[in-house]
Amino acid sequence: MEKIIVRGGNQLNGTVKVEGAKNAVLPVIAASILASEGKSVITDVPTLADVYTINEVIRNMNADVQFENNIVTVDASKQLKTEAPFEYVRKMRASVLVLGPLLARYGHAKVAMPGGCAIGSRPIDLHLKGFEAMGADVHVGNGFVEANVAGRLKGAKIYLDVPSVGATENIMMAAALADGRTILENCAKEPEIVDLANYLNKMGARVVGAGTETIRIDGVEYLQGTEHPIIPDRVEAGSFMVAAAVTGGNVLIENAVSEHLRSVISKLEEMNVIVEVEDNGIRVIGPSELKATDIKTLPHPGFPTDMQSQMMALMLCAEGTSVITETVFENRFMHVEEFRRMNAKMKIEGRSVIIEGLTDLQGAEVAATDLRAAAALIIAGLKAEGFTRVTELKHLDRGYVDFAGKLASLGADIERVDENGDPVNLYQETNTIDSMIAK
Ligand SMILES: CC(=O)N[C@H]1[C@@H](OP(=O)(O)OP(=O)(O)OC[C@H]2O[C@@H](n3ccc(=O)[nH]c3=O)[C@H](O)[C@@H]2O)O[C@H](CO)[C@@H](O)[C@@H]1O
Ligand SMILES: C=C(OP(=O)(O)O)C(=O)O
Repeated sequence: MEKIIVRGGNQLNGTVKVEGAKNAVLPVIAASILASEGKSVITDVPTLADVYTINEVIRNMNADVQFENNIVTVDASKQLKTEAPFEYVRKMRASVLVLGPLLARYGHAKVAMPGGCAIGSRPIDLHLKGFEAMGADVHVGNGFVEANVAGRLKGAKIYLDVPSVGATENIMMAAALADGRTILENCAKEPEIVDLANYLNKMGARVVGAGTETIRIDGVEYLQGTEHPIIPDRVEAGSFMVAAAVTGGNVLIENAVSEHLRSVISKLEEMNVIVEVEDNGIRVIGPSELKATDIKTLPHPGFPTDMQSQMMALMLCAEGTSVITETVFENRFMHVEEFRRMNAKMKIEGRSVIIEGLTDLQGAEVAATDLRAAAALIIAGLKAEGFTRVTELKHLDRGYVDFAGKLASLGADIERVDENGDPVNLYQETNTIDSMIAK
């Protein structure tokens, strides 16, 4: 079993570059199958396990997909198969994002139902209600969701009960090829939604209002391939910001976009961290004493749930008591138990965790419970006394490119090893990266 071993105590200094965003590239690759003509050339694509998975999903449907030098090229002009089996959805829930494009283009889609996962039950009822409102007949059974429509989907007025990121994306993609106008209300406003809308518009779609709570989509008859760069990953950026802060270091996070990180920056500043926006990124300077604060996770532009566990690591090192309230996912505190193995003093009360600050963190063997927990435990390890060994790295590889290598380049004492203790560098051998999706 591979592990990341980190010895705490080193300060981080220098420059680190953020990759393209996982949560932007997955819907964009799913949307590429809407193009019945031409090739899509998607640039700034991170070499993540999830990217290999979504590529496999659409390759399995007959799309021609290449991935080299951070560029994904998709030719989906052939007749595609309209099914995505459980083997992919099991690895990555975002595989359900092919439902909308397939249904809109072919009038049929059959995708395995995603189960619950380590952070919550994560239903897709809002995606399905949206398709039904557009005239689809949706049937869930035998572990699959199957949707059919005779002819084209019809534009509709759809109100989302909660501003779901995935439902907004799936419905927006379906509506792009529907007959008539769709008005989507109470939608998610995340930067990744805006990136997807920009991509769709370059393909020939007519999407207006992405980034606000109402999106209007006027359906068109066909879409074509286009070129599109992926926006920088705000969660990877935020993770390095926290890592710099926890060690009292001084790090320039290149490519980080401050407008995407307003809530994170504001909380770091409340904790006494110095944050400077520079031309090419964000500089973070950790203080000698961090101050406690409280956080409530919310849909964008509120504090992102995907930064919750990393902030928990920072709060453990702050003077005073902090409280985190998780309102987006009902079960995103699995990492608390792992932090406790590192001597953290925390109490879970309903949807909140009370964190006693200035813990003497101790190195321990801990298991990543989800992808952000993996980063958070490594960040805590940067501060802990002695060695922290983090296992279950399959989660980390879904969302971070060479996290250990990038931290090492900033001065962390960290390495990734295999079961024999030999160093592993996933990013030097293409074969090894390919094998990530087999895990
Ligand atoms: C690939 C991707 O972009 N993943 C992100 C996306 O996940 P994802 O798109 O799955 O998250 P959603 O925004 O859909 O989920 C938010 C909340 O809505 C609920 N819900 C969602 C859909 C639905 O049909 N019914 C329903 O009740 C969920 O259970 C959850 O409690 O947004 C999350 C919230 O910012 C992030 O943590 C994930 O990193
Ligand atoms: C929860 C996350 O991703 P996903 O929705 O792909 O599981 C995440 O990126 O933290």
